[in-house]
Amino acid sequence: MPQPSFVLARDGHGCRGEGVTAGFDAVAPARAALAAGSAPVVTGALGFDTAAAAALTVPERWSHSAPLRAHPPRPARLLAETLTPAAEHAARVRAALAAIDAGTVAKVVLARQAEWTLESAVAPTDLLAAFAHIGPGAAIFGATLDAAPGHAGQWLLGASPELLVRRAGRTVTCHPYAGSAPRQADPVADQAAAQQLLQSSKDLAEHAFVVADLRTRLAPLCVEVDVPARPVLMSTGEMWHLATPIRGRLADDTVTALDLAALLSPTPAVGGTPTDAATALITELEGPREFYAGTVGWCDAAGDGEWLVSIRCLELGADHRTVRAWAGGGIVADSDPDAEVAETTAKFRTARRALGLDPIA
Ligand SMILES: C=C(O[C@H]1C=CC=C(C(=O)O)[C@@H]1O)C(=O)O
Repeated sequence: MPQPSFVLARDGHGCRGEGVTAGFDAVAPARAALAAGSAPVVTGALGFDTAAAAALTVPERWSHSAPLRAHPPRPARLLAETLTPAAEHAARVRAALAAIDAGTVAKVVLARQAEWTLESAVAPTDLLAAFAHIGPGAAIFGATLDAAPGHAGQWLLGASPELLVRRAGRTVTCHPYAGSAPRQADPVADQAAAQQLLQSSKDLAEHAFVVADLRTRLAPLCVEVDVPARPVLMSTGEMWHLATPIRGRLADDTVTALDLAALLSPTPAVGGTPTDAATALITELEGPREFYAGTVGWCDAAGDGEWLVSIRCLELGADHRTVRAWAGGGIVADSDPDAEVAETTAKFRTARRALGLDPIA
């Protein structure tokens, strides 16, 4: 089978691009190519920083309903590892709590960064198969980052549970996730953790910021927006989450899935509230996030498409041995620094498992 340049799949099926006929490092030329009919579809990733380079490509061949192979991860060995220390993350959380106290932000999502050097190279297609094997409750994705300057040969790969936006005709769907509890090995303790999450006022507040932001951004574009009053529980292999299915009907069908992705990303599920103050605080405390916490997806010439929030993912270096990954959590007034550290450790498990590495101790 020819190598893909883009894959997005759920339950083993999805869409796939092969080869690349054009690349764009910004949304505007990609949008123009779709509108002019010179690109039947655009695939790829937008970074967390909306001003940073994007990695968008026009595939040579494009297909829907492409089966995605699932395969257990092959055990790997680490040659080197760096990880934001727990104490440093806890100190950043305390700095965020001080900013919340001062009224600069109401919510901010902070992440730890890991860099892993593997003993042996791993092919992007094998990582996709590994994410597919371990990723129930998530959409599996892989996108070449070739089109972004300085990212030749690199890939963004992961298993994200969070749908940023899907557009099918005039119907817009978002499925924001925010508010988390690590899964437990014991089934009774696991159910108790889920029920506790559903009642947690800290997590419900953290979730509400995301829903409010999406409602505000969608309202001017839609003739109707349907937002359930309360979130529901969703799970991945590693985490319980609060999630809200949102549906809207576009007033203007020239607004494309790519337009919506660029407008909505980053939501307060990965940034914060207010957006600009939160992203400035993230940059100050963490430094650049690259493609983590951006969005990854596709948009066709009819304007339809699907974009995921780029979480539970990793950036694979051009040598296929160097890996960067991030895992974050939302900080609100009642957040506890130690619990936030534990949450990032649990969220790192998705990328670690796909790579065939043991969980972080
Ligand atoms: C920022 C991440 O998760 C987001 C999505 C779901 C739940 C989240 C939370 O509970 O903080 C985050 O908003 C991440 O996985 O790195």
